[in-house]
Amino acid sequence: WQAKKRYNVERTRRSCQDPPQLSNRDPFGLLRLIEALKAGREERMPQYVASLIDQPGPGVHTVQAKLLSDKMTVTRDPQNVEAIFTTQAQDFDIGPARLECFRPLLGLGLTTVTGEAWKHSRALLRPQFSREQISDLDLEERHIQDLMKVLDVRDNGWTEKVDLQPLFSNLTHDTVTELLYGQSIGSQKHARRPSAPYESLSKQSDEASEFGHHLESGKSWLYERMVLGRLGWLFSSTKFYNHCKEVHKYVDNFVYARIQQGEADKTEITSKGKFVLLNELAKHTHNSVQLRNETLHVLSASWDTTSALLGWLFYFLARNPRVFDKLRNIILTDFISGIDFRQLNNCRYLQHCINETFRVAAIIPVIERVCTRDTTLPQGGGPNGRSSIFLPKNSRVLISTYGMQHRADIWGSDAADFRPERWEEEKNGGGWDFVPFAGGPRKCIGQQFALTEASYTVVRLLQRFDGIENMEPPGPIKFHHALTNSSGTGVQVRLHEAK
Ligand code: HEM
Repeated sequence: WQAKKRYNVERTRRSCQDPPQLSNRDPFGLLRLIEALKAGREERMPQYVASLIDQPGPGVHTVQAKLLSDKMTVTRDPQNVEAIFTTQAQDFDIGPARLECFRPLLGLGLTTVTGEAWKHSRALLRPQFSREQISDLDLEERHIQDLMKVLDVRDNGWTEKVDLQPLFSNLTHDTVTELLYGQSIGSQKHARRPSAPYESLSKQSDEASEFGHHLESGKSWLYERMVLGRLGWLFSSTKFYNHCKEVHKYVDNFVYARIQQGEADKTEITSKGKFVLLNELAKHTHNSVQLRNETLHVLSASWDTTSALLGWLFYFLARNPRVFDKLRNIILTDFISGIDFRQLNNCRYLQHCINETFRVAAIIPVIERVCTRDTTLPQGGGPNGRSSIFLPKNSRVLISTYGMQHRADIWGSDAADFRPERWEEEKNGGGWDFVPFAGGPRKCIGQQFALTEASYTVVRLLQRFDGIENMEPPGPIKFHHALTNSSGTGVQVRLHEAK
């Protein structure tokens, strides 16, 4: 009662009004929680979150719902997003629940800590992602070669039906482990060829792919724990702890080997000229748990994001032959004399295709923040949604990036369609309606690495193949969500090699 009274007083003092409140069928919002978990398992989680905002009716872009002991604000309003990431960034952070939910797998590190500990982690890692470090196209090319070998072509010029999603996962796992530990896990070379999505990691037998399986399964647990918020740490099992143990064991091999090399051969390691994140971090600390955690946080953040982007891009290209042909023609002209970092960034149509993939598929479909103190959001309150909203300390806010990127009033009546040309046109949003890498202090540090890897892969594949055919039977789009969003039906295509 005291809390309610204080809430009302503060709301009035700050001239705020409440946004539409979603009614619950039970007092604790338990059924809504079950609904949310079910939507995730049925591979329609991004649409489910957006549909919550649709419930009160047209023109509403922010709502509140009760979820267990928390009141959750869900928004797809760019003005609120701007406030969260920039103008009021000090009022919003990841909140303590994330650490408790992620701790068994990831421990303390960049993506789980806040305050001074986060600043320290970020200062340690951020410089390692400078342009020079991440524009190593030789690294990309080595692993693209492994991908190319897998894509055998028959006499008629076509590959067999192939699911590109696990192949892209292998590609990105191999590059990022080499970047982090100086040694690739070689999943592309060792993978058995699956035809169904998600088989590759779970069916491979060697140690490296076992590691992939444990990390992937561990991350799925993290997602479901996060849905439960503050109570997420209760959602556990020996299976989950076993995944965590196996992941740590694998990463520790690299870490202990590096520590044993010690100071003595530091010069030798750095003079090889190859950038390895673990070596760079080992210059600052020899604490094995810190080295494990910091590298594991980067590994976890990059594990399935770039591969999901690549998967979705080819998913859409296979369904849009016009875009495929146009993109290929541009690539053949722009990259006639080689590929460099600057050219990749400057190829506008390629970047538009990537942006459109981010927009339609929303690789990270929701971003959660928690209020670090009593604060407000500029929009969504009152009958016309124009008043500011009061949010007490510890309130949870969910940005529905998927919902925002599908708003017809911002993106046009064809917002659901994949049409890269829209990026050449004027639109309404004003910048904060499109945040694939988040924004503000906790913005993704791997953005440039991800975009370079994705762009390079698209260029190399379209140089080799001049045709793509969708091999998936018609059906609804499915979002396989484990913090990151990839196609739930894989990317089942066949490719035609250019003569
Ligand atoms: C398409 C690819 C990617 C997308 C869409 C993406 C998106 C994001 C988003 C939305 C966040 C903010 C999450 C939050 O605060 O809740 C984030 C954070 C982060 N990303 Fe990425 N990411 C991608 C690739 C990568 C790669 C390749 C790396 C590393 C090699 C990476 C490393 C990180 C790290 C370490 C953070 C945490 C930053 C912090 O908390 O200060 N990401 N990413």
